[in-house]
Amino acid sequence: MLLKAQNLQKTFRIGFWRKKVEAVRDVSFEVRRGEIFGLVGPNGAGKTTTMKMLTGLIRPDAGSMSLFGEPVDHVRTRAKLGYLPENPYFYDHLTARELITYYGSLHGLKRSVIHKRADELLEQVGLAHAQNRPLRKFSKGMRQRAGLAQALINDPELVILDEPQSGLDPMGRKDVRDLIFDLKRRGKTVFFSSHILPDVEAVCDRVALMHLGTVREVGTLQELTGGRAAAVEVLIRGLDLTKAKSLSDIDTVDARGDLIALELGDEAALQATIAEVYRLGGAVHSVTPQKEDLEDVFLRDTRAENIS
Ligand SMILES: Nc1ncnc2c1ncn2[C@@H]1O[C@H](COP(=O)(O)OP(=O)(O)OP(=O)(O)O)[C@@H](O)[C@H]1O
Repeated sequence: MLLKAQNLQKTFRIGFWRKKVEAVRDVSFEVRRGEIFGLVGPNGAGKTTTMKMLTGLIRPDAGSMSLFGEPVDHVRTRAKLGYLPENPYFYDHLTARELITYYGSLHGLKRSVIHKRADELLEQVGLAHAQNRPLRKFSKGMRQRAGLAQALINDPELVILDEPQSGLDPMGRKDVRDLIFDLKRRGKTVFFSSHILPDVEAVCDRVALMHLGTVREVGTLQELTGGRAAAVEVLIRGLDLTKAKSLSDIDTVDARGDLIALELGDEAALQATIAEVYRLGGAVHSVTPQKEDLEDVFLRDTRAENIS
């Protein structure tokens, strides 16, 4: 296992009264070599705190963790790790190229290697044209790209990216997606966080859903979204709304232009409903299974707390 987190806990104390904030209450998951793993949850779920512990920036109050089978603060693990913090702070007067070069030298890379990697990375993140501009003149999206290049300068085996798509427009988000896929193709392991569920669905092999400092579920998208009775949408024509509402086993009925949309809780009653539609003089236009997505899983998992 490339990365392992077991029962991590972290509490902060804030303000004059030292009020307790339980940022991470009990977090366990593992990231396997070569996969794209997403840590998903709303703002404040504890994602950044978890990543900071895993990169050795802060210490957990309890729990254990390892990278490459070694303690996270081991110098050997650092060399194989690339990290993009959530709000990277860079010296504003440096240019993008100087920033990347600086991080390359921190890793002890040779000048010629840094030079070659900087060329490749600036091209890859779409900053080649702006490489000699100071970072203070960069937009949020450009800074994020510079941060990505910085995280990759040592050609790391494991890349930890905290909200890599934040601040990017749809095109920028797609670029980051492509970059993550490219890293995987080159045998790298990518562990990233996001609160944008579709971005995660688009790239992850496995995800951990996080809420209020705990991991609720871990698995492949198929494992998290499949295996449950899926709803079915049936579009019909030739019946009026009153007749459609009289059909048995229907959850909801809506007019949809010339058609009427029926939602069935699962497939069990589908045959009977279709037969009933025809018996009443209507016809079926289409039948579409409603696949559960990550958002549905997340809302289902957290609904109880959101209401209370
Ligand atoms: N250094 C700190 N001191 C005090 N409280 C903190 C600190 N860091 C995080 N917290 C609190 O811990 C909780 C979890 O924060 P964290 O940043 O880990 O969440 P997140 O899931 O990354 O969300 P976001 O995307 O908004 O950063 C929040 O309530 C946050 O206010």
